Amino acid sequence: MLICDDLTLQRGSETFHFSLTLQPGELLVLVGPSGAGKSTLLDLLAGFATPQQGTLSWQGESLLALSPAQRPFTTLFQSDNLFDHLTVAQNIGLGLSPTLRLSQAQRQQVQEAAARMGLGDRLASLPPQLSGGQQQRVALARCLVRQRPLLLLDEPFSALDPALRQELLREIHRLTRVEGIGVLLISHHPQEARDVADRLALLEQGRIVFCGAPSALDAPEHAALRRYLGHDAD
Ligand SMILES: Nc1ncnc2c1ncn2[C@@H]1O[C@H](COP(=O)(O)OP(=O)(O)OP(=O)(O)O)[C@@H](O)[C@H]1O
Repeated sequence: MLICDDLTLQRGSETFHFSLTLQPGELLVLVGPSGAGKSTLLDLLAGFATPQQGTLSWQGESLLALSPAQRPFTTLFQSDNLFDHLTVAQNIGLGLSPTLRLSQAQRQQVQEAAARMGLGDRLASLPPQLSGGQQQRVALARCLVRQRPLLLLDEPFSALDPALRQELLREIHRLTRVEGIGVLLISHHPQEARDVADRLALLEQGRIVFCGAPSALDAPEHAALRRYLGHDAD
């Protein structure tokens, strides 16, 4: 299990305090108003920001002294995930080796990851020849070949249309169930994520102020959830 306990960061005049857990195979959706600290939380987990206090551990081992590359996460951002001049196979292969000198076994891994993402016949294509949804699938396939147990997704589907977002969300859900990958997904579309999420966490002003069943979105009683969803607006 991933355990983050009072991970604290002072950034400018703002202070962030985060506590959360994530189980292998669990899909936790993170929502909150712009500026609440969602990306900052991912930065702290992945090791791109250094906390002033608190603890962070995975399967009982502290992660705080580890570099981002040594941590059990793969991170996928909203856009700019692919190199347009490299083929799909090469873009996926970068997850295994930055020099793209791949062994036969690694080339096999690339093909398998592409096939799992429905890209088996697009290995020689360049990203600009693919749809936006297919491009994000390539980026996901690159995450898969890294074989890390935890996936951090910073709104990777927000530029896509709703039907494609749904399709990729279902894909992520399948990864948690079939591969046992723990996923932390930032979303600006909580209702869309509702059906696939195991838990929902709401951030407000640098803290997780609600964490519970996604069905809480249906008839929110928690004041912060009501604020976030605009239920108390005139
Ligand atoms: N590298 C940084 N240095 C200083 N302040 C930062 C840095 N990155 C983010 N911030 C500030 O931290 C706060 C939280 O930003 P963050 O990007 O984590 O929010 P967010 O919830 O992900 O927002 P959004 O939904 O708009 O992406 C903001 O006020 C932002 O200006």
